[in-house]
Amino acid sequence: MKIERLAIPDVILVTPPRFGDARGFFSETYNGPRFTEAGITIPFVQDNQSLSKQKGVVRGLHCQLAPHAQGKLVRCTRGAIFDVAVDARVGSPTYGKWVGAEISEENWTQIWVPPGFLHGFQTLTENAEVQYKCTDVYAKDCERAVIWNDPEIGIEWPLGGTEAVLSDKDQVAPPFSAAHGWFSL
Ligand SMILES: Cc1cn([C@H]2C[C@H](O)[C@@H](COP(=O)(O)OP(=O)(O)O[C@H]3O[C@@H](C)C(=O)[C@@H](O)[C@H]3O)O2)c(=O)[nH]c1=O
Repeated sequence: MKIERLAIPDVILVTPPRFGDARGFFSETYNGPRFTEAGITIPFVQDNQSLSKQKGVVRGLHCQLAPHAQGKLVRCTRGAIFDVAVDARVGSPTYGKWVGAEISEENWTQIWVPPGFLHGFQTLTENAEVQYKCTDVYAKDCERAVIWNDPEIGIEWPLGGTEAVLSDKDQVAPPFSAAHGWFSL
């Protein structure tokens, strides 16, 4: 299993092997002890799946506050996405910084987004299917969003930072300045 830490080292890329044969492939997409060894130690309690039909859909930037803060282990099982984590932990040396990675059906990479980070992604293909494990359950009252293209964060979205297919909620999300104090280290 390949493990890489990104420029914000709490954000981890994990690529489990795929064993191919004439039938197709087999892959352990999650293995508790192995992922714990890789640094992903919080137990998961919810699995999610989304389908974005169009290329250029952006979902995010999202998080949940305590007592339902979520870490997310994200993978793309159809198509490709550019996945992003933004450090929102006041007191962190990388507060307000972002990291991103392309994850796809093809590269089979998963990204670990710890609690205290905003999470979002841009679809790079049509029919992008994303599956992710969460360390806490959905709690509507704890949900928060930040606008995807806030220049203060400056995410370099591969398809550009001006146009995106967004949910109504994400279109009116506040700037990153609203997130000050949501999390601390
Ligand atoms: C996130 C979530 C949504 N829902 C419902 C609420 C709503 O009716 C519908 C669609 O929700 P949303 O528009 O928030 O879905 P979406 O924009 O895909 O939200 C997701 O975005 C990515 C980037 C994340 O990181 C996730 O944690 C989550 O916030 O699904 C649940 O029932 N459970 C959940 O865990």
